[in-house]
Amino acid sequence: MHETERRYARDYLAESVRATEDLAADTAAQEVIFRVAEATCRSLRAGGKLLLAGNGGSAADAQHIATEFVSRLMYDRAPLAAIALTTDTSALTAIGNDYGFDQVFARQVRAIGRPGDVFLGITTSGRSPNILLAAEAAREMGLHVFGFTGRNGGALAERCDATLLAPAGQTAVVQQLHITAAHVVCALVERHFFPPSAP
Ligand SMILES: O=C(CO)[C@@H](O)[C@H](O)[C@H](O)[C@H](O)COP(=O)(O)O
Ligand SMILES: [Zn+2]
Repeated sequence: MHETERRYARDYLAESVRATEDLAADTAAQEVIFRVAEATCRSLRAGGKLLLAGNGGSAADAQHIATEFVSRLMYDRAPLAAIALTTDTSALTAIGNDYGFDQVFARQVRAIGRPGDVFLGITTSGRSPNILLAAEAAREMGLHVFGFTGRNGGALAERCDATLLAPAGQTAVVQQLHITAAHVVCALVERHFFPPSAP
């Protein structure tokens, strides 16, 4: 590997560490993590669920997190209700084809969202139209609406009850902070319902 590439890799890793440290020191971001976790706990206790959506890498994050609720994160326990709106290719292609790509998440929210559920939209730019419309649909339907975005929140922030503004510039690093924050949310909910036994 050439020295320029080695330097790129070192700089990228250093930037990732800096961004994660900034998140760890960001009390506003942590408040959003707590609010998402508390809203999700309330919703699950009442028989509701967590809905997640995102595009590209954030679609993968939505699926990753939904799976950890349904399967497990830190330890064995009963399943928790969460669903990523990014996984049903028939729904995505039919809605995209018949109503437009902007509607792919909003229509699913309208179909399966119920008042008291939680919607988490993940968009690094805060501007993806399909996430903005899904947040609007979720709000209209009485869901709790949260966003994970980059530094400035984009247009999503004004559509959400609270928005985590990841303290990073590059899209890829923003995504790394989102998955870190989402792991914390999932761990808090898991610990709430299934407190780890004392040693
Ligand atoms: O994973 C990456 C970049 O790291 C890409 O796939 C990225 O997610 C896509 O370009 C998305 O379409 C970006 O959308 P958004 O985060 O601005 O809503
Ligand atoms: Zn990526």
